[in-house]
Amino acid sequence: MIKLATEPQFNIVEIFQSLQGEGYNTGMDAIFIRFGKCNLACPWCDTDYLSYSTLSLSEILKQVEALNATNIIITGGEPSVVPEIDLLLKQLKQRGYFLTIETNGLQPVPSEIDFISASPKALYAKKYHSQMLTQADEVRIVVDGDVFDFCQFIEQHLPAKHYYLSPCEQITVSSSKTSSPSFTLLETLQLLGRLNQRAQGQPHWQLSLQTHKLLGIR
Ligand SMILES: C[S@@+](CC[C@H](N)C(=O)[O-])C[C@H]1O[C@@H](n2cnc3c(N)ncnc32)[C@H](O)[C@@H]1O
Ligand SMILES: Nc1nc2[nH]cc(C(=O)O)c2c(=O)[nH]1
Ligand code: SF4
Ligand SMILES: [Mg+2]
Repeated sequence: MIKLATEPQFNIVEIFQSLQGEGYNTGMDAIFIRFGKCNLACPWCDTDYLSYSTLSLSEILKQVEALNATNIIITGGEPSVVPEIDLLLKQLKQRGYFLTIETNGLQPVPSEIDFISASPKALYAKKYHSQMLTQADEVRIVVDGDVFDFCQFIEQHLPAKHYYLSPCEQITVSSSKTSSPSFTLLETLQLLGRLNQRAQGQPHWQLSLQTHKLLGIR
């Protein structure tokens, strides 16, 4: 393939097709484009976002078009900090894809995005300030401790249509293929109870599971 010298290049961990495993769009058939690098370093992060290769814009389009879905999930790593990502998103939009993004919500996201899934991180609560994302379609907070106060902070600063708590998958020492993932499910249910028993007028919180992990798919 002839590469134009000016063609934008992107750090890509993987491009694959699966079902959206989490949140409001659970079950949606989608192509995942996972970018390398992140502006946070969550200790329990389930993604090796530093193992990437560099692909040109046209190489990405070729891989995407070889798959068979009309929805694209832009993820990472942290896609909101990818330089020139808007050039790729414009090309995808022109081809008619519905674009959703998975973001930690520290930064605004490009205007080409149709649906924003924000997962702000309680561990980095102090980093959420005036520069942060100001609205989302859904918020999913990972329960890695008592995140009750952080949930209330996010309700006030990040208006969204849907609010979810997601159990944290614990990193286990054993990598045995037979062991199933372990999640903070009980803590998550207890927090849902506390959030949803507040006075009327507060957002209602729901459970979001990483259903792809329960199924053993990507
Ligand atoms: C790998 S992140 C990439 C996108 C973005 N950096 C973010 O954090 O939203 C994709 C999703 O996986 C979630 N996630 C990552 N590790 C997890 C874990 N151990 N347990 C539960 N959710 C996890 C994140 O909270 C986010 O919703
Ligand atoms: N099936 C599936 N659904 C997902 N939703 C968000 C994911 C992500 O890692 O961003 C993810 C993922 O890695 N797999
Ligand atoms: S912000 Fe997302 S990609 Fe980055 S370390 Fe945290 S979970 Fe992983
Ligand atoms: Mg994932």
